Amino acid sequence: MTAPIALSCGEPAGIGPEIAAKAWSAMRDSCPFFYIGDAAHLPPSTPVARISHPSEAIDTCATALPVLQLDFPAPNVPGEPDPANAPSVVAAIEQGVSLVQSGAASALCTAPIHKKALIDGAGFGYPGHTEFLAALAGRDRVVMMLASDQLRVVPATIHIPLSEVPSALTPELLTETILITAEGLRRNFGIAHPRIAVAGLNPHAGEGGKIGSEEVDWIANLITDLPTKDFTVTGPHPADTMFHAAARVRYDAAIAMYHDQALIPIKTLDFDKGVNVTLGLPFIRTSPDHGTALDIAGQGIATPTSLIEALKLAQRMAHSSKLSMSATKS
Ligand SMILES: NC(=O)C1=CN([C@@H]2O[C@H](COP(=O)(O)OP(=O)(O)OC[C@H]3O[C@@H](n4cnc5c(N)ncnc54)[C@H](O)[C@@H]3O)[C@@H](O)[C@H]2O)C=CC1
Ligand SMILES: NCC(=O)COP(=O)(O)O
Repeated sequence: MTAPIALSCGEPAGIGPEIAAKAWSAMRDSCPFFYIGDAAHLPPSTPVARISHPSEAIDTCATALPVLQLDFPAPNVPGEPDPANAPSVVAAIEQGVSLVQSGAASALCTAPIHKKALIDGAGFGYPGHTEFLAALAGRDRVVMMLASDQLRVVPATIHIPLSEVPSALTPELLTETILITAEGLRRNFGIAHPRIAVAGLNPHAGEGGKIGSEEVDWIANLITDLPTKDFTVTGPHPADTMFHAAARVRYDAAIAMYHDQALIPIKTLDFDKGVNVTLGLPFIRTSPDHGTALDIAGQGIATPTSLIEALKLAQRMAHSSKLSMSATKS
């Protein structure tokens, strides 16, 4: 039997507890997962089963949301992150990682964190889960992919100011991003020969050097010269014409140069079903595509669909990784 999925609570003052409870209600018969966080922060009507080990989630999930209890120091006020709780938010992620690394959990799914609240309350030294998980796993480079049925997209640079993008975008970063993405498409999405399309940095991909020089200086040559035995890479493509329906069928994933170039198209196309996946980690990690939504926390109106898709994708990825491990052994 596949181990259950660990769901870290994220910022409890956001919509994490509510969508966790709603996802459990929708998936209780099909996708065992357990919540790492404080049961007292969940909506009061949520049936809860406190567990002492992830394996207990398999049997309890049908009747109650399994909770691996982490006592937070402060009660939860929806919409108002309490700095006292910030270290426990980080501890929930760390516990999830340790359980997935030990094999007690098959995958980690993370509910959204409020980055500023963690920096202010816990001195969190990372711009997001992606970089924190890479550090915990001892990986120098991982890749953030946002995936839905309509589009997969990867920002080469992630949470940095726009003014820093041109200098952060190096040939080494772009090469590793393309290679990790190709491997992730093969391993996690079952695409034998992935097709990757790379966006330009500048308007019209630089218009032949007339509107920015990065494309002619190095991006085009890097794409042409990249050894691609088992994948195809094209570009640099003008980013403004890469995301309409006819363009999207030509590739399996688009590499964008910066955060909003990647996330605006997918959140416009599929905000309710987009999933954030970290590629290049030694374990499976998914997350909903949205954030903490403090503005609607505690109102009962949050949509759990992106979290449900994130849990389903984690389950599929865990299943296929188990199958490939048993094929390797036999
Ligand atoms: N994986 C993670 O931990 C992520 C964390 N964040 C963090 O979340 C915080 C808030 O970010 P924002 O930019 O405001 O984005 P957001 O996604 O939290 O909210 C944007 C808008 O979408 C709505 N919304 C979001 N999720 C919803 C849902 N499930 N159902 C109904 N409405 C929903 C919100 O009410 C808000 O109006 C920031 O600190 C950001 O860094 C953002 C994205 C991912
Ligand atoms: N905009 C995407 C996002 O903020 C997710 O970041 P991470 O916490 O998954 O690194």
